[in-house]
Amino acid sequence: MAKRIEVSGLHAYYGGVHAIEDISMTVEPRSVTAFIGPSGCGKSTFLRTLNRMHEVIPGARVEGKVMLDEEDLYGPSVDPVAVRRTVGMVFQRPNPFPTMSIYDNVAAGLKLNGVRGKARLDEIVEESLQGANLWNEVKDRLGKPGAGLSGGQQQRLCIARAIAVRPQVLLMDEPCSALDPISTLAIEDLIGKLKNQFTIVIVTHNMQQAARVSDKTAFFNIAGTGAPGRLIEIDDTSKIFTNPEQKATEDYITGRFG
Ligand SMILES: Nc1ncnc2c1ncn2[C@@H]1O[C@H](COP(=O)(O)OP(=O)(O)OP(=O)(O)O)[C@@H](O)[C@H]1O
Repeated sequence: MAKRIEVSGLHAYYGGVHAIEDISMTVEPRSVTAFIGPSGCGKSTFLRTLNRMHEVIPGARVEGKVMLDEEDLYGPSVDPVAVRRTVGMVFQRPNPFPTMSIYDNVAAGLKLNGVRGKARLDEIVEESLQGANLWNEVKDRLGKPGAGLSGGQQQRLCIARAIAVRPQVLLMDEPCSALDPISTLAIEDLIGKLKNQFTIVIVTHNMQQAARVSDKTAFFNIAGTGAPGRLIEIDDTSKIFTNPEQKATEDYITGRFG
């Protein structure tokens, strides 16, 4: 079940460094939202506040509110580990568990969540690998190490691992930046398919990619070195790329800076 994300007045800090300032936005369920903006404007930091991974860094903290439908992710009784199960994440570099087989990479999270029984595990592993468009390529070598796959296959394995535990939101931090163009297209196709089930947020430096895969685009910027990143505007992707409200957005997407 995809959920709506509603962020209000969000600030994030690394110790004394104010990394992002006063961000508010809504991300609709079953849609893809792309975060774009120059390096250091806080896209990844903001992404990590959406599943409580920011605070894993010593000294890092968050102010403000993130609602997932009715649930306040920073509420006092909320378990951050449970949040990370509900809000899955795929990273820039494919990071399958290196010593585990393809099968176990996908099954590991399920086992942790208490899913038992070989038949049930087999079923979800197949379903997740199908969902990640990887099944046909690996079905005859499920017992082989995940690390033996190509980069693009490894990234799809990581997506299969993320969707196996049935998250409601999928966060992707530059998921294609380490991949060749063919693997990139495979992941982009997959994102188009996954959005029927999940709420997806993707950080990307590739503006064509944002234009290809997302329904909404959010542009972030910084006023200068050391200043916190801010959300400049979020709108329909077609509008951001043809007729943005803010001059800074236009300058960025037309390549005048960044
Ligand atoms: N672990 C950290 N400790 C201290 N400061 C950090 C840490 N990670 C990021 N920052 C700072 O927070 C700010 C935002 O960084 P962040 O990585 O979120 O930006 P970004 O827009 O994702 O950049 P990029 O596009 O280069 O990945 C930067 O000034 C960065 O130096």
